[in-house]
Amino acid sequence: GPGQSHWSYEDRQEWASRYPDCGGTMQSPIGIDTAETVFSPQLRPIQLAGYSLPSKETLKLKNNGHTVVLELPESLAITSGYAQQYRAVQLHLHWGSLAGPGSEHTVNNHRFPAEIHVVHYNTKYDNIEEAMVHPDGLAVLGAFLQVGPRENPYYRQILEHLYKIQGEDEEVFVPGFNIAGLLPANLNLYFRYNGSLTTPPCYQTVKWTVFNQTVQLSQDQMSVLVTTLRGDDNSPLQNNFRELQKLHGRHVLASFQ
Ligand SMILES: NS(=O)(=O)c1c(F)c(F)c(SCCc2ccc(C(=O)O)cc2)c(F)c1NC1CCCCCCC1
Ligand SMILES: [Zn+2]
Repeated sequence: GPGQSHWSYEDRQEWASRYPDCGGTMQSPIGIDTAETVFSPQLRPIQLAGYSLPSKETLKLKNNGHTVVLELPESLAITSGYAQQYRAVQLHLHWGSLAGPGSEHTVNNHRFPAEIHVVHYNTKYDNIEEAMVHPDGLAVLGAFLQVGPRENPYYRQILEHLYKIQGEDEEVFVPGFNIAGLLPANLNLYFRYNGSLTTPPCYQTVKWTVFNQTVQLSQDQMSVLVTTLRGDDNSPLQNNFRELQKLHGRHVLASFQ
């Protein structure tokens, strides 16, 4: 990853002093107020290609002390919904604890239990390190996780390995599966806005897609997500979400009315 990150969610008020972009005017996450979103018919349905990976392919699943990251092959691509083509780099999650929710974005002041981010880079750049310093460099697909009546077989492919990587910097290889199963079935309904990475260096180079439809996990699965991992000095890795950032005049677009 991009060098060691000697920051934590506890010292987030200090981020801007060491990473100037963290104090910028196009920061993420934001609170989405559906009364203020602008319907934009030119926002086409998101289409994904190559997201269904054979089980013989193995993917690295890592506890990096801030979240759990599943590294993704560049063969996964967003083929519609953005002006340019973007290819996958990694996906990771943000969550709360047994005491409360931990999504990064909110909708009408509602915070969801958790949120998935699938990070992609613009293929006009050679790699993510180059892409992430350009305004059109990154596309992150975000979706909210909620508790429902049934176990989610796609999240099971990640959650069943978490006990093996409880400690910071521990990693394990997991078999490929259909990564699209981690996202909502309906990829037509989404919010779009220009924002940033929600972690230092907070580069303001992310074209965010936040899906309107949520993904459902069982209560047991959500409990595994919020209780298994450990971060710095073995403390529970929980509430790994950044506080809401001001819009500074930005408009949130919606692909639906
Ligand atoms: N919501 S987000 O997309 O901004 C985001 C977070 F909020 C994140 F919290 C994270 S994890 C923190 C950054 C980090 C730390 C260590 C390592 C490592 O040891 O490999 C890697 C990364 C995290 F990895 C990401 N996404 C990364 C941002 C880091 C720089 C670009 C790499 C892919 C996207
Ligand atoms: Zn994230």
